[in-house]
Amino acid sequence: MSKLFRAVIMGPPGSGKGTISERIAQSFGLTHLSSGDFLRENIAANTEAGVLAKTYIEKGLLVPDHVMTRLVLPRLGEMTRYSWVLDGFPRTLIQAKALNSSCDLDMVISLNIPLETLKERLSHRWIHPASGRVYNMVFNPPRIQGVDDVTGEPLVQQDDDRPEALVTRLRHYKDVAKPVIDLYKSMGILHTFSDTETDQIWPYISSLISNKIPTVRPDPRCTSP
Ligand SMILES: Nc1ncnc2c1ncn2[C@@H]1O[C@H](COP(=O)(O)OP(=O)(O)OP(=O)(O)O)[C@@H](O)[C@H]1O
Ligand SMILES: Nc1nc2c(ncn2[C@H]2C[C@H](O)[C@@H](COP(=O)(O)OP(=O)(O)O)O2)c(=O)[nH]1
Repeated sequence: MSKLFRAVIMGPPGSGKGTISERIAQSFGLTHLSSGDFLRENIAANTEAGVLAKTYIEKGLLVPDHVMTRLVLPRLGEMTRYSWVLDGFPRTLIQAKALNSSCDLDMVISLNIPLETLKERLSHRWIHPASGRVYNMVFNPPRIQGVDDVTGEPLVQQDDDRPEALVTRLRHYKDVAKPVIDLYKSMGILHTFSDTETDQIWPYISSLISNKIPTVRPDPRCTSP
């Protein structure tokens, strides 16, 4: 790769950030960085930030900005020689400004998915809590029902993914994300994708990234659904 490439992916819960980030990572050889994974690692390791973050996550709240920036920015600092796609951060304007002052982003991908689609998807989402691996009982089911492919441990459904909880989460996402989206729009790096299916959106994202990093050929095995 001739030049480093840095992208952020934004979207409401269930919009496909994790799924699309993984495809980007596999197709273009980028590293997928996820704020949720950073948090889970810190919680598992009982770090000071992890212990604090857990109290917020358990209540369904966002982790405070100063905790998140202190957690995420040093990790990005370790990635100066790598291209990456960042999923789950920034979520607030304060986080976005902190990110801007620590690195130059090439692209922000914003996923705009209808509410009914999000509700449907999340009702089928099961996760492996220890690793954060995400399954969908319809779209990408585990090999054995109810069980994580890698560890064989049981999968769980998050309370947050219930349709009643989703409407509140979505409203909250929109309020908090709007100024972040406006900021990236004003910087001229925002690309918004609207559809009900990841497989429909993916070719557009793939060709957009190919144009930005023409020396990297997408892996053909990952471009078709
Ligand atoms: N950038 C962030 N700022 C504040 N809190 C965050 C941030 N990223 C993650 N969190 C906290 O960690 C929790 C888990 O994050 P993660 O992104 O894995 O899942 P999520 O919120 O269920 O999102 P989604 O449903 O969009 O995948 C969030 O609910 C939130 O409490
Ligand atoms: N039916 C269907 N399900 C999809 C599609 N894209 C992703 N999914 C699934 C995978 C997950 O179970 C769920 C949410 O996706 P995700 O990648 O975890 O989203 P996000 O919360 O990281 O934004 O929806 C899709 O295009 N169709």
